[in-house]
Amino acid sequence: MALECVAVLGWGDSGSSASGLVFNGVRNSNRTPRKCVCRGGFSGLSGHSVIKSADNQNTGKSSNVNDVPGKLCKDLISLPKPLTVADFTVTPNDGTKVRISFKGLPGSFSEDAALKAYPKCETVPCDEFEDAFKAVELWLADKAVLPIENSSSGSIHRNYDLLLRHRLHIVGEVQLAANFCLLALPGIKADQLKRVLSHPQALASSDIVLTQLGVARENVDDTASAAQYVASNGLRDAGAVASARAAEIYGLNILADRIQDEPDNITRFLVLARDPIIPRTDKLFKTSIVFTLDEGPGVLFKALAVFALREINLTKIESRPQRKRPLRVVDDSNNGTAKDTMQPVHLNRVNFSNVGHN
Ligand SMILES: O=C(O)C(=O)C[C@]1(C(=O)O)C=C[C@@H](O)C=C1
Repeated sequence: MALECVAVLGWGDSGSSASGLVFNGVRNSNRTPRKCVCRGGFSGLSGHSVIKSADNQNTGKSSNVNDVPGKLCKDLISLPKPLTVADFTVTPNDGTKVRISFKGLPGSFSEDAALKAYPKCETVPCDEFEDAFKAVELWLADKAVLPIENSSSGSIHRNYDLLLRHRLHIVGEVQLAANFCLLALPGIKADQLKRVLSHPQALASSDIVLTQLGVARENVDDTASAAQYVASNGLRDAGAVASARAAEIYGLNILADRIQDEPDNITRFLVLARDPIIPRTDKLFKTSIVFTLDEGPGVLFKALAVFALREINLTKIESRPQRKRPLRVVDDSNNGTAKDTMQPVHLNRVNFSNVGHN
């Protein structure tokens, strides 16, 4: 049986920190995001005293919900706050819903991806990617849904590295076509905007429209944080690039829809769980492998030959640096040969994690 594969490779020493991953591919033709209602919130944590306020952590700027008109202010306060590492001492709730951790605020595309994978889930907003991993490891969430690759900006390396450091298994993936909208406070027109806030990927993908508007761009942690920041600060000169759902949640108007340069701006998200799934034999499965290689000519070629000789299609190769190893030093003769300052390294670990697909 042919398998699609994604390979993520790295080299390094033996020990617990593997330096690379190999993923086999899963095909998912359904690229249209479901229209979802925000179900954000993790009841076991709401109101917990150590939860960081969503108002100022994602932008690094202070914000004041008191600046916002009554109803909106009340709505913002009632929204679930993202998890921080400090929250992980809280007992998880015992609800029957699947709890899915994601990075960002309610209304982010990551939450859309979680709801696309599990339409009835309870989403668990987290401050950082690592918090989303920890939420699953500490049983505060059942699964995490995290972006790994975008069709225009490429790999999300932070999550590759976190996959290597954490013990979660890849149990699925979801592909989401993000529809970027330009949002602003009600009554504000596009030509009044002087700056636009969003996740860097969303800003880069909306380059044509933002250039036409001649606005300054400001990076924030996720698209929903941008919408929340504009709304909670009552900013009349600032817009946000975010989803239509974020507009609804934070009380903003949609000035322009589908402002992405490429009509198909696809982000691939991984679904991570504490336990692996048992691959079925009647369907194609995507498999991810992590391994390191010995130093030497052709080692990568030989490793990849293992797949080629079995007609296994690699869909992605990713190489990550080995933090504990210095870079190889080119010798003084400057003839392009490398002085190997490292001890030979040995194949460290080969991981197969099977990814089911729908
Ligand atoms: O900012 C968000 O809404 C996210 O979910 C994050 C993210 C990303 O990490 O790339 C996900 C998909 C969108 O294309 C843009 C941003």
